[in-house]
Amino acid sequence: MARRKIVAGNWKMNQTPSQAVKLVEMLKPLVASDEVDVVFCVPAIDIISVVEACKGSNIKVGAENMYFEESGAYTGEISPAMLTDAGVEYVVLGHSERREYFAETDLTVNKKMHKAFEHGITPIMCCGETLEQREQGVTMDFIRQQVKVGFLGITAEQAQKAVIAYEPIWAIGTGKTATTEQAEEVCAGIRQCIREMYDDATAEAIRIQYGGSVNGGNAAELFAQADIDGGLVGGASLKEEFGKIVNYR
Ligand SMILES: O=C[C@H](O)COP(=O)(O)O
Repeated sequence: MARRKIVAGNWKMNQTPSQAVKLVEMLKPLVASDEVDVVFCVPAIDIISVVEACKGSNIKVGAENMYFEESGAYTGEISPAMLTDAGVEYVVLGHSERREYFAETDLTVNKKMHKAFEHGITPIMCCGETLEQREQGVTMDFIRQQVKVGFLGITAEQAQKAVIAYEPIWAIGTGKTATTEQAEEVCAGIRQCIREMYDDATAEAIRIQYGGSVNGGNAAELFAQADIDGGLVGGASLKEEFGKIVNYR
């Protein structure tokens, strides 16, 4: 069975709640699609107003992070139950910016993966190498490690519902997209890693996105690759261009 494409916008730390509603209203008609799953991953403070603004549309709402405890004395954190109660269906986990600036590790990402599944939230687990790692030729070793630890203890049934986003760090926000061949090579390698960890059915079901300077001009070629099931889009998800990316065909 062909995998359904999934295109997610990661707004990062952009858009106040009132700006967020205006952006949703602008994008709503442009991202309408029967063929592609569309997700807006938005800052926590925007979630409630974005869920409301997306009602009646094809857009699903995601968070950009969450904590792995149920509740308690964790000042500043957001729990999985808070997200589901607010209408969130997806969560970005282990984005390289969270790993770099907020000390996320493969192990914390793994704990969050478990919590997401417990609460019925679909994780979009990010992985990707630095430029230095690419130049040293250790890209695939590094990413296999991120995937292996991220999915520790996750069942095949859960893994089949997960999304992995391959984002080479050197391509994020730089305008420097990985070539189609580079992106497909790593996404195929991730699928092979999942095949070795689980089985063929899981490898065929899991969706793998590419992220890193995806735009209206390169989306069609990237998403046409056998192992690229859509994109995780930063900068271009805040513009009209996102409609072109969703409707890339
Ligand atoms: O999560 C999205 C990525 O970090 C890509 O960001 P970008 O599209 O601005 O390069």
